[in-house]
Amino acid sequence: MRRVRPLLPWVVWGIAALAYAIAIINRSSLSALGPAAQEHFGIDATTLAAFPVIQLVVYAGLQIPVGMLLDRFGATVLILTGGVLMTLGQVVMATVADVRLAILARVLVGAGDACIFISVMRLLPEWFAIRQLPTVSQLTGLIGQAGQLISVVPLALAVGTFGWTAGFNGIAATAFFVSLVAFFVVRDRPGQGSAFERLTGRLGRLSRTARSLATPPATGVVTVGPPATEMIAAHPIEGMRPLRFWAKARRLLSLPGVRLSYWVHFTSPFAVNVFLLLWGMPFLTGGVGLDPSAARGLLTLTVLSSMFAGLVLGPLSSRFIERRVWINVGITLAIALTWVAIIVWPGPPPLWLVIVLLVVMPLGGPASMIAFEVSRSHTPRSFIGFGTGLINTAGFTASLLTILLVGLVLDLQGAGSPEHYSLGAFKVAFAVQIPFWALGLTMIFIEQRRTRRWMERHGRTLR
Ligand SMILES: N[C@@H](Cc1c[nH]cn1)C(=O)NCC(=O)O
Repeated sequence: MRRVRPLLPWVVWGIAALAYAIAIINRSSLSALGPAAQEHFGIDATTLAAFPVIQLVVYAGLQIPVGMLLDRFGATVLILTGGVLMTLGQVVMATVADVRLAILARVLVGAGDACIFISVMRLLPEWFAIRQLPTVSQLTGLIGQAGQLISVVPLALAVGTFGWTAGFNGIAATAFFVSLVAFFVVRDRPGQGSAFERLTGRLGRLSRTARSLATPPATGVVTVGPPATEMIAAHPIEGMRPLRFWAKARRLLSLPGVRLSYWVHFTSPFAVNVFLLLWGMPFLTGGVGLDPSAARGLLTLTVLSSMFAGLVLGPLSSRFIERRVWINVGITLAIALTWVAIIVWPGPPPLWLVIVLLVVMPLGGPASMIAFEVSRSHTPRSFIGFGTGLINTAGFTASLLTILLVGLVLDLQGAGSPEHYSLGAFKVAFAVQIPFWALGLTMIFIEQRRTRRWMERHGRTLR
């Protein structure tokens, strides 16, 4: 039984969540600095748009490899690796004048960012009881969103006041500092030392006494089916060869619950990602006709709405565990319907409808965290890094494809640059989201039924 010792799990989680907030600051550090970046590197809008796309490709492409490394080396090592890569990336960003090196900098930032979120998610089940996980996961997302807020206004102000080099070196220094704290504080699981303790070979008293917090001892991993109720504690068994990539992927994807979580993550977050990563500002200014400062102010709404939803959705999905997928589906439908209303509205949408969009659309971020809850209920523990990485690629693949398709459809209409933007062209372009929702929702319905049947067959229930 777990002995109550509340502080250490929260301290470990707090620093890990802070590292995630730093990752989000790094990820979105160019979002409010588009014009400054164009001026600094002397680039056009197309080259500027390549920055978030390349970063997202690197991020999404590394999710599964990072997940595999996570299962092998543990969350602490990956969080530190991510911190170092982002620090390097931002130092390069701060100091180079050549746009090709700046793109390399974004690759480093994307790679570092890719290491953080799934590592933080991997720590949670080691440190918290199952019933706490939905809430702590949502709190993690919420802290990440705070990072988004910082990258919008304070970072733009810092770069405006102190200049490009000092601003980006400042982000690098923050990432480095948080990584340094993580080096001393973050531990993969109760009873294991921090990276510092493991390097020096001396396990401190705090780490030793935290052993009592650990979950029950490991059982067979690779050969047992996944639990529906809680994860199998499964540190690799001596002498057992770990499964290779395809074997792991096949094993995981043969489980309907894992496929269900993939589609849950695919369907809910892409609309808000597309909006915040690239097309939101152009749509609000070049399409709806708002002035840039009003548009920036309205964009802040998205972050606040997402943070609020994070607070509510954790307890809700933990209380209604059997209905958590339907909570996600309800939110996705609300997002899709709001977008359809904007698209079919004759002429410019009224401000209230734009505000509804900016409040409803970000709910997709916290709603997508439900995918990780579903995945945790169905993934054997020794695969959990791989599984989390796989699930996390879903929403980001959908986001990336939609970002590219919106740009393509704008181009096809001859409305691909700010001087040619028009509301009509944006409405057609944003309609590319509809097939993504249709595909995702259909697959959720299919896999939800398969998962229910699978659980009945195996006599499993959700707890
Ligand atoms: N859906 C997001 C997380 C989120 C939580 N609240 C708002 N957004 C997600 O999957 N994040 C992965 C990442 O790396 O940020």
